[in-house]
Amino acid sequence: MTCRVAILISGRGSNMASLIEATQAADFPAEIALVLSNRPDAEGLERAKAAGIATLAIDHKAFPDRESFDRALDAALNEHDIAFICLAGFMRVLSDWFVERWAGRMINIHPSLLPLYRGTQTHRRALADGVLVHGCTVHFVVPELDAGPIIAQAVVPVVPGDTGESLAARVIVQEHRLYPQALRMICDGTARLENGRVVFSRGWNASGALHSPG
Ligand SMILES: Nc1nc2c(c(=O)[nH]1)N[C@@H](CN(C=O)c1ccc(C(=O)N[C@@H](CCC(=O)O)C(=O)O)cc1)CN2
Ligand SMILES: NCC(=O)N[C@@H]1O[C@H](COP(=O)([O-])[O-])[C@@H](O)[C@H]1O
Repeated sequence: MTCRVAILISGRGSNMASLIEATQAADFPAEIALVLSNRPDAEGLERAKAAGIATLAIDHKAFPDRESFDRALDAALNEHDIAFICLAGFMRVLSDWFVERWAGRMINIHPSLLPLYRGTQTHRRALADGVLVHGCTVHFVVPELDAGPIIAQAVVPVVPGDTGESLAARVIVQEHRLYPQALRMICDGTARLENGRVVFSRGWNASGALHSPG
């Protein structure tokens, strides 16, 4: 059964593009049915239109508060019969009401090795701390920001002379590989949420490492 997915963006949309490309594969257990942005000028909307995907912009600035924006978001997702949400550079903190409504059916990619560097400016903060490895994480979304159960992670080295830009460029390559892998594992049941933790079947995890459970 193919899962109807919406991708929520706020800007460039390169992770959105990697998800759209991956779901073109005949055996991919999900289809991208909608790309939705809280910013009408988001570059990613044009990329989605060019890929033949339905798009929608709902400007958060047009709403008096966070929850009324989230209710409009929810209504639009239901109108498009969406079953699953991928946040991809979606820069709005979602209300508890919305997150609980989509619990276990909404994931996000974050540019750090969570739980390190929750929030924003992750690459600059990692460099400031002098860490030698960094990376990205795909996780289920819970009300507490960037605190949801982890589905997949990818690691990159921090090399001498790295800037926020050079580190971001190294991490985004891994994001584009990891997010489609994580979505496939959730939609084909290889990875599932159980009692607030992600459990894997068939002994694999999305970081490509074979781990022998137990
Ligand atoms: N309830 C949750 N909402 C969201 C989560 C989450 O885990 N729980 N993940 C984020 C994504 N994200 C980090 O990955 C993130 C997005 C936005 C912000 C933020 O501070 N946003 C500001 C506005 C910034 C702007 O509009 O440019 C805000 O919403 O006031 C931090 C982290 C998605 N939502
Ligand atoms: N806090 C969320 C966050 O920082 N997400 C990050 O925003 C970028 C969006 O790029 P994209 O629009 O090209 O996919 C990505 O690096 C993603 O990890």
